[in-house]
Amino acid sequence: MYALEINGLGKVYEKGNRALNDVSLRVPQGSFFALLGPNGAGKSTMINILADIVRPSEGRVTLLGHDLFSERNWCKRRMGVVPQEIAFDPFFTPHEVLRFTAGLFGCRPDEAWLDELLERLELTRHAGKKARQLSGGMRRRLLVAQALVHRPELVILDEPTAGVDVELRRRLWDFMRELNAGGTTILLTTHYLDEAEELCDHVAIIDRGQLLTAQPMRTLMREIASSWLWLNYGRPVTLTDEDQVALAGFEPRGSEEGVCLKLGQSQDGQSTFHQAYQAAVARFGPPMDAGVRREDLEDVFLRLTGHGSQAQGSGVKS
Ligand SMILES: Nc1ncnc2c1ncn2[C@@H]1O[C@H](COP(=O)(O)OP(=O)(O)OP(=O)(O)O)[C@@H](O)[C@H]1O
Repeated sequence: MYALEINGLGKVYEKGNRALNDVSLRVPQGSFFALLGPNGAGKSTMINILADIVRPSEGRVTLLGHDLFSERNWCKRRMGVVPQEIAFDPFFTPHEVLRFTAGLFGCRPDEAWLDELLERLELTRHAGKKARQLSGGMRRRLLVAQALVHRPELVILDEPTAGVDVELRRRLWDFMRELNAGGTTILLTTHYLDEAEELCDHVAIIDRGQLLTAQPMRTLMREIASSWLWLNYGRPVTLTDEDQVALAGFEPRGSEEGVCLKLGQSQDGQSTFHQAYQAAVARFGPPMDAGVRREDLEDVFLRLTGHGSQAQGSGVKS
C-alpha cells in the first residue's frame, strides 16, 4: 500500500508559469521520504496541492487508496502538513493553538498528547506566551506540533528546520524518527541534504517542475553515487591531451592540488583502485597523499540538477 500515489500531477500558475509538469511519484506507507529540488523546483507547489492550498491543473493523487480531491475530508484527517508559511492567531498561546487545531479536525483535544507535543517540541516553557511573542524557531516548532495534533498517518513537512538551530534540529528529527518507527509516513522537503541522506529511506529529486529520479535512498546511492580517488601532488595539475588519453577510463579531473580519478568495478567485480592509482603514478609519479571519497547525496543532487540545493551556499564541492 502506498501512503501517496501521485499520477501526472501538473500545475500552471497564472500567466502560464508551469511549476509542475506530469509528476508521478509513489510514497510507500511507513517510509521517510525526502522530496528534494533546487529553489523554484516545484516542491512547495506539490506540498500545497497535497495540503489543499493550491489547485492542481492536472493529475490524480490518492492517499492510502482514497482520492485526495474527491475525498478531501477523509484525507485531511489522516494528513498533517507543516507549511513553510507561519499562520496562526498571534494572540493564542501554543496550548490554545493546539486545542483549536484539534477542534478543526473534529477531535476532542487529547490533553496528554498535547502536553507531550509541547514537551517534545520544547515549547512547554513557552506554553503561556502568545504566539506573537515566540521566536521564529519556536513558531516553526509550534507548526510541527499543530500538524501532529490529530495523530496523522502521513506527516508532510515543508522545510521544517529552516531557522531552527542545530541542537533543536537534531531533537526534532529524533522525534520524527520515533513517529516514523511507529508507522507514520513522513514526507519532507529540505535544503539540508546531509540530513535528508541520514534520515530518509526514499528520495525524489525534482527540478523545474520535472521529476528527475525517485527511488529508495540506498538504491540511488548505490547506483548513482560514485567513488573518486584523489591524489595530492601539492600543486595544481592541468591535464594534457596525452594525460586525458592515458587516463580516459577514469574520467580524470585536474585540481588545485592534484588529480581526481573516478573509480568503478573491473570485470571480476573488483574496484579499479589499483589500476587508477598505477595509471596516475605512471603519468605524474607517486603522490604526496591519496584517498578515496564516496559521493554523498549532495554530490548526486548537484550532478542531476546541475546546481546546488539552494541559491546561496551549498556550492560545488571540491
Ligand atoms: N502563487 C504563485 N504564482 C505564480 N507562480 C508561482 C506561485 N508560487 C510559485 N510559483 C512559481 O512556481 C515555481 C515553483 O515554485 P515552488 O515554490 O513550488 O518551488 P520550491 O521548489 O518550493 O522552491 P523553494 O525551494 O525556493 O521553496 C517557481 O517558478 C515559482 O516562481
